[in-house]
Amino acid sequence: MIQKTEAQPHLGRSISLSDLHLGYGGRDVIAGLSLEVRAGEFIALLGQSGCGKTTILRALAGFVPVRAGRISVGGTDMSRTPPEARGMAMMFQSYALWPHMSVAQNIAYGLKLRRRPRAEIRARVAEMAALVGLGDLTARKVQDLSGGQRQRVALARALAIDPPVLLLDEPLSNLDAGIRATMRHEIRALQQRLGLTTILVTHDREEAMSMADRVVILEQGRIAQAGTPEEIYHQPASPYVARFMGLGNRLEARVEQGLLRTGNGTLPTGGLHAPQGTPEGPAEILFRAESARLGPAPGPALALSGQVVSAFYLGSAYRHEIAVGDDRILVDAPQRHQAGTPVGLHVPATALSLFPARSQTSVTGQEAAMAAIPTL
Ligand SMILES: Nc1ncnc2c1ncn2[C@@H]1O[C@H](COP(=O)(O)OP(=O)(O)OP(=O)(O)O)[C@@H](O)[C@H]1O
Repeated sequence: MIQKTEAQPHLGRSISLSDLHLGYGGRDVIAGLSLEVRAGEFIALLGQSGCGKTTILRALAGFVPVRAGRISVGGTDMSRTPPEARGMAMMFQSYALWPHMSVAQNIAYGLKLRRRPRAEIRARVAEMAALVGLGDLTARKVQDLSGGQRQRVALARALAIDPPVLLLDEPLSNLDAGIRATMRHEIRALQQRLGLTTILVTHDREEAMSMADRVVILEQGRIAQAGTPEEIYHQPASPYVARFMGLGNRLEARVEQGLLRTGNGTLPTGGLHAPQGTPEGPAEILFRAESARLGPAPGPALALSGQVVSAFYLGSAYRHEIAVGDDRILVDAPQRHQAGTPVGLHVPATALSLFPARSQTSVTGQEAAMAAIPTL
């Protein structure tokens, strides 16, 4: 457990990214990204592999040059400031610890580089080790620690330099599920207590939602949506965000005079989430497997009929693949329904997101299944 110590809260600095262009060789990976981060705010950058999350983080730390645009921290332009003068701490997926050095030596590393006096380093190491719950292990070599303990050393080393900004690059992905959940909670608690401005890069939506004040979803180097975890989860701004947030079921639809028609069901469009307006004509609807029901649903709902194709056990429910005409959708239910069983299913209107039809390739069954499976 991370300990409560006398560490004084100090407010982190605000960060302003304006019209930022970053890239490698002849290619811009980030082309015109703007984002305002409040002092003390925790932001999660979430997106598919290769969308540019780490590039943004490395540019903030000063390891990737800014091609155009600006990075300001606390109102000061840092776009051309060398990494060591930015005062930012970065924690990597690999932790980048020195295995043959002790816990204390690793925590002291950044302070030594900054040529702080010996007595100050000793006191700071003790304070940081206690802060992350490693007060008894300062003499132990890092190679003799568990994964979770190494992660704490990396956190203590990052915090030791008293950074106004903490950058976290997938810091929990090497930990097993149980300790990952604990560390999420502990890092968040520590960040709030110290008032650190924090940017987390992750591809795990549950991690992003459970830790951050605001989640920024990136799509090919651009912001697809930025909002609170609740906004992103319940009000996705585009089909990309919807699918990324687990609305893995997609059905083609038509809207005619305020009525949605899809598969073999119809529903007034009134209560639907339609962030791009209610289109007349071809449309698509998206929803989660866990928000559909085999059987009746309270309130207005899209009623569909289909046949069970297969079912598999998730622990919390049975996930069923249902054939609705030529479409395949996934629906959770508390009991298993056998393959071949005809079923009536309902999707509450409030669980449906409606978008104008797009020209992109449609989601394959496998993609839908992957997107719809919750992070367990
Ligand atoms: N040093 C580099 N030289 C050239 N291209 C690079 C370099 N680093 C990253 N890229 C490319 O830039 C793009 C964005 O990479 P980045 O690491 O920022 O993505 P990411 O969203 O963090 O991905 P992941 O989740 O897989 O870590 C990718 O296409 C990647 O191949």
